[in-house]
Amino acid sequence: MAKIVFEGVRKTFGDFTALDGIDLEIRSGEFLVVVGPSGCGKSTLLDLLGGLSAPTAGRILLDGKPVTGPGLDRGIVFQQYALLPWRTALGNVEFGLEATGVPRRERKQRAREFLDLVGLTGFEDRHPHQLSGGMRQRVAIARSLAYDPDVLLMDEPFAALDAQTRESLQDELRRIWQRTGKTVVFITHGIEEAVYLGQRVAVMTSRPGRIKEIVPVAFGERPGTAAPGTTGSALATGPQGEELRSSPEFARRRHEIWTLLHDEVARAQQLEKEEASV
Ligand SMILES: Nc1ncnc2c1ncn2[C@@H]1O[C@H](COP(=O)(O)OP(=O)(O)OP(=O)(O)O)[C@@H](O)[C@H]1O
Repeated sequence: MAKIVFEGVRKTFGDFTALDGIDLEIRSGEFLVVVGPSGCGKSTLLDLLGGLSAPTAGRILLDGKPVTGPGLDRGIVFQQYALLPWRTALGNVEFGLEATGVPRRERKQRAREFLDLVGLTGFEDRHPHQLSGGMRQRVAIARSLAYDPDVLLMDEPFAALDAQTRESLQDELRRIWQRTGKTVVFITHGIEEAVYLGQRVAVMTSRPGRIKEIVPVAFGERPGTAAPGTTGSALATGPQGEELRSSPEFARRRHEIWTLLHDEVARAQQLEKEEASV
């Protein structure tokens, strides 16, 4: 059974249709990346899945049950860190556990483990203003992972970071995903990021947002979780980092997604021009 199912999902704001006819199935443990032109409804899609808003039509199923609101089965990481400034790194991760009823001592222990997982051992007692942007985002990721949600929803989590920090966090996330088996839905503007991280990349159309095409990518699989349609070297746990990014197969996938996206961006710009001239 699919972990997540979108069935004929539409979302309107007044008479503006942000999303229409979204049908999408995401397998348990899959890493799905969503790309699309600016304003095509990517965040709206994630908000619906997070239960932060409700579809106007259609439904979203999680483990076969309709999503009716937020829940601890889904962790959300946004572009902005959303950390509590008065709490330490450890305190911020513990905060994520307070709602789950984990006893205090166990909370502390678990928060330490997750800070370690994201490479922040030694920084437990720092406050957010004493941490770099990349470190703050690591804390946010640790916080979302600590209460062990099945699904991780990530809305451009690395967009505000410099290129080097972004690449190292991409590697960390890949490693965490491979290790924990979470289902990840990840939104980005970055084609390279999408190809590097995703098993499949869903490309959206501009206004109203629909799924235009789903491209199987899958570099660096977890064993036994290959996306349908994936072949050859893409199945190997294979190269990472720069070696992978500079491989011909990576370039081919990046170009494929770039072409799909380029057409949509051009269409969105044309629509904007037409509206402005009315
Ligand atoms: N609460 C709201 N009320 C009215 N319109 C909204 C609301 N939320 C989003 N929209 C509109 O819906 C469309 C989709 O927005 P959304 O933020 O989901 O796009 P996006 O693809 O995430 O954009 P970006 O890539 O720029 O972050 C946009 O045109 C936006 O203005």
